[in-house]
Amino acid sequence: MVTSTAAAHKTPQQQTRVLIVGNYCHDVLMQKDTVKAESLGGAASFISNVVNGMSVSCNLVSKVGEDFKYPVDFTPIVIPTSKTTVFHAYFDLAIHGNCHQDRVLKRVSACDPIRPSDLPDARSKFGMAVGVGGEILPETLERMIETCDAVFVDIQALIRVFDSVDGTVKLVKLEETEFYSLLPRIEVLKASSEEAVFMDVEEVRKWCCVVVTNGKEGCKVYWKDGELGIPPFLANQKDPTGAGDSFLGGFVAGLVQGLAVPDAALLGNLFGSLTVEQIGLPKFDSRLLQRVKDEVQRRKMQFLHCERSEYELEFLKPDGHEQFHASLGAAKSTPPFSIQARPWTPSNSPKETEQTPIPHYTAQAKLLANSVYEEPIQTVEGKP
Ligand SMILES: Nc1ncnc2c1ncn2[C@@H]1O[C@H](COP(=O)(O)OP(=O)(O)OP(=O)(O)O)[C@@H](O)[C@H]1O
Ligand SMILES: O[C@H]1[C@H](O)[C@@H](O)[C@H](O)[C@@H](O)[C@H]1O
Repeated sequence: MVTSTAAAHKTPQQQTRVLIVGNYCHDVLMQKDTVKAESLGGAASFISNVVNGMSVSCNLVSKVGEDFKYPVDFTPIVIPTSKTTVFHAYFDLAIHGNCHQDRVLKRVSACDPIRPSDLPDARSKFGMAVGVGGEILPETLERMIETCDAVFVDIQALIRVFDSVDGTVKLVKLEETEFYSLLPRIEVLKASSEEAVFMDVEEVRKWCCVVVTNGKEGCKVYWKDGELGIPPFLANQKDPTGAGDSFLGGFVAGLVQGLAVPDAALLGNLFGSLTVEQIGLPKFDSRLLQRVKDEVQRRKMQFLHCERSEYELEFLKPDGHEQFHASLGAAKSTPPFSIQARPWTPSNSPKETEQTPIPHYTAQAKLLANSVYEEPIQTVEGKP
């Protein structure tokens, strides 16, 4: 757990606020065995998109091959002998019922793991271990724990294994992994409801805060002495990819700026809901971002009088939490920010041409068929 002594080595000004560790990847969305869209992927890309959008300073460590094809804000380490990690997501193979799965994921190629020596020596305030393809090693997580005041971990970085023949992603129990003994030294473990069944939440919450996201239902925060459900925001889901990543980006951006855990989780829910409304890496409207930043600022001002260590998480729901939810919801739904009212049809969907440049972070989801929205990827809408 973070204590004020853990941060004693450097003043906050000398620290990178957020260190994001995880490989960028190429995401390919499949439907009926045809490629429907291609996009920059990897939790690191979704998270940095949100953290940057919220104007929180961050640094990112990621590895790719020479075939990496997207412009990004943080230059990755290029490994000449390795290929970029590639995932194929099959939404039509999704399994519903008891063993709910919103998509079947296949890791088609895997870049090198990130090693402790790849991490910066300088301390960071928040470290985020957010691998997607098995690139976070136990020793890498341990090094992050040593050099960051608080470490946030996405369980997908810890419990994924990959079929040796076709790369299908399977999950193993957290307690069977080498990461298990490190849990008492991390601050927050985030899991989706599908992943949460691979850990004993009642056991893990004794050591660190556990956040379980649950699609359109929002999320639930568990800590040693309590738990709290955090309400969602309405969304018109087109592609669930990266919702959990954007959630984590919003959650950490909120905490960095001094919000209490329940308020930061609302910010997470907001960015999760904005992400499912777009295919691939979302582009956030700059006016919407400004409104969200203004709301966060206003919220912070309400608590200036509270005596709280910068490094302590505040779990209890602060007064005015519901009002904060309403204000963020209003920011999201106020025209012209909302994109949910605009139905995509073949006639208004963007047409790709040879001349169309792919601007930085704006059109990184490359639609390969104009009809992609005729069969919206909405078979996945009903999350548990
Ligand atoms: N259909 C939706 N409507 C509103 N909010 C949503 C929806 N889907 C996701 N969210 C928001 O995003 C958060 C994360 O979503 P989810 O639980 O689906 O994550 P995930 O399964 O980890 O996603 P991924 O693995 O694709 O990144 C949710 O807690 C919720 O706040
Ligand atoms: O880009 C996506 C995204 O980061 C998802 O959260 C992850 O589950 C996938 O593996 C990845 O391809």
